[in-house]
Amino acid sequence: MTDNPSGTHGAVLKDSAPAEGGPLVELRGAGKSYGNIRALHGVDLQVHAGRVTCVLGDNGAGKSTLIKIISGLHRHTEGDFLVDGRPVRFATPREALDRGIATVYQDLATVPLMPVWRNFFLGSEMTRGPWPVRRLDIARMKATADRELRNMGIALDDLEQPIGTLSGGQRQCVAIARAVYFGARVLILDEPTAALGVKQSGVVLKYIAAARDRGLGVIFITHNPHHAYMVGDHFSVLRLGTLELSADRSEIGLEELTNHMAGGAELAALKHELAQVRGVDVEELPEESDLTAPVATSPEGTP
Ligand SMILES: Nc1ncnc2c1ncn2[C@@H]1O[C@H](COP(=O)(O)OP(=O)(O)OP(=O)(O)O)[C@@H](O)[C@H]1O
Repeated sequence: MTDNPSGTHGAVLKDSAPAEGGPLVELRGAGKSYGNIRALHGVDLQVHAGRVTCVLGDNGAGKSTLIKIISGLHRHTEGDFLVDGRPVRFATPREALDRGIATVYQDLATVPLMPVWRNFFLGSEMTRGPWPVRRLDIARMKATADRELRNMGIALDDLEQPIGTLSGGQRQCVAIARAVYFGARVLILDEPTAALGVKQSGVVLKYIAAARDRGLGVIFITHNPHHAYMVGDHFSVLRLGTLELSADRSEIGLEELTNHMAGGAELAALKHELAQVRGVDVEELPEESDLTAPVATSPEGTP
């Protein structure tokens, strides 16, 4: 954080200094049940400063539930949740934010018709002058938004343009820069590349790396092992609410991660079905990680 921003997002508790080298956020055997439904069970997760922890999983794996616990929307019902080494149980997202845990949701909470700079400060506006003649400090907000976006390497031609006119990727980048400016130490990104094309995804991944390089602990939720592997330092794969894999980058390659994500056995079954549909031998199909690739055909075009 470069300034001391006034407003609701700036506060980071004074007692929130992490133990030297310890995780900023940690789940130990954590879980969550919604009534009879056990959405998450026995999950261990550590988030360190300057590292990207990727949480992967298929639909219903428990990713949203995990985010909601860490961001203060839901309380865990089993295990421990620690921030800076101390057990916590947030009552509201505000409490998580006060501890420097910021969440950027896929459906960004922006006002599309408002300028970029205005959205940057939404809910945390800078003001000048004493009450009752206090006014919005527009010049300072514009200059600060401009500087902060540039600091993150985000080049926008015109901060006056409505944020709704930016691409989805650009909006994600603005949200990341905003969280960094308002003092986030832990940044949770909820599927930031899910709705984006290849190029825009690349841009967002670049700013995830930029946030990591600024010392934030990043939790990157994604379905996409390729995106995860481009920036991830650690990979946690959830399946049906439990942790199926937890591995550092040095311990796992992209192909193995993809297999875990897709479920090796399920893919093998799919491959057999696909071979039947195409009327070819299973061995003629490409590797598990690339079932969409065309099958090699003879020069005449007959399989
Ligand atoms: N409020 C709720 N009440 C009851 N069950 C819930 C609730 N929220 C989630 N669940 C259940 O918990 C399980 C995990 O859901 P969750 O939304 O955390 O998964 P997810 O990995 O985020 O999935 P997706 O990628 O589809 O969003 C699912 O079986 C889901 O139906």
